[in-house]
Amino acid sequence: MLVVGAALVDDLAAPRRLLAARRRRPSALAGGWELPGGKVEPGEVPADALRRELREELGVQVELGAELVPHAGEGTGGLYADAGVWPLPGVGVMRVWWARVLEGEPRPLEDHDALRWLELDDWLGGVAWLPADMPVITALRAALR
Ligand SMILES: Nc1nc2c([nH]c(=O)n2[C@H]2C[C@H](O)[C@@H](COP(=O)(O)OP(=O)(O)OP(=O)(O)O)O2)c(=O)[nH]1
Repeated sequence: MLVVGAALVDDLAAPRRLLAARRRRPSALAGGWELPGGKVEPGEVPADALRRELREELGVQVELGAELVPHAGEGTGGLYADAGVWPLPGVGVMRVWWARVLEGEPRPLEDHDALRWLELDDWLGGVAWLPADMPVITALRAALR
C-alpha cells in the first residue's frame, strides 16, 4: 500500500512552521499526530493523490515542493532508502513531499480532530507523532540545517 504525506510548511524556501494533524480513527491510531495525506488510489499519480487528499481533508489547494527521500542510516533501513520511500510497518510505505498552501486555511474536515502549526524548535517534540513518522520528521528537520 502506498501512502502519500505532506510536510505542509509556511514557506518552501525557508520553512519555519510545519502542520501536524491529529487522527480521529481508527482507534489504534486515534490521538496520534501525522502528516496530512492518505492512500493513493489505483491508477492515481502519487502527487495528484496528495493534492486530492489535502483538498478533501483540509480544504486547501497546495503547491508541492521537493520530495523528501530517506538516506541510508536515517532509521529506515537500507532497503527503504534504496527505494526512496518511508516504511509504515503493517501498512506499506509512504512518500513525502514538502508543500505550501496556495489557497484556503487548513481545517480538520474529515480524518482529523485537531491541527497544529509547529514552530521550528517543536517539529520533533511538539506533538506525539505516530511512531512511523519519527524518522520522517527527523529528516525534515535535518534537511533545514
Ligand atoms: N496520511 C498519513 N498516514 C500515515 C502517516 N503515518 C502513518 O503511519 N500513516 C498510516 C496511517 C494509516 O494506516 C495509513 C494512511 O491511511 P489513511 O487512512 O490516512 O488514508 P485515507 O485518507 O486514504 O483513508 P481511507 O480512505 O481509508 O479513509 O498510513 C502519516 O504521516 N500520514
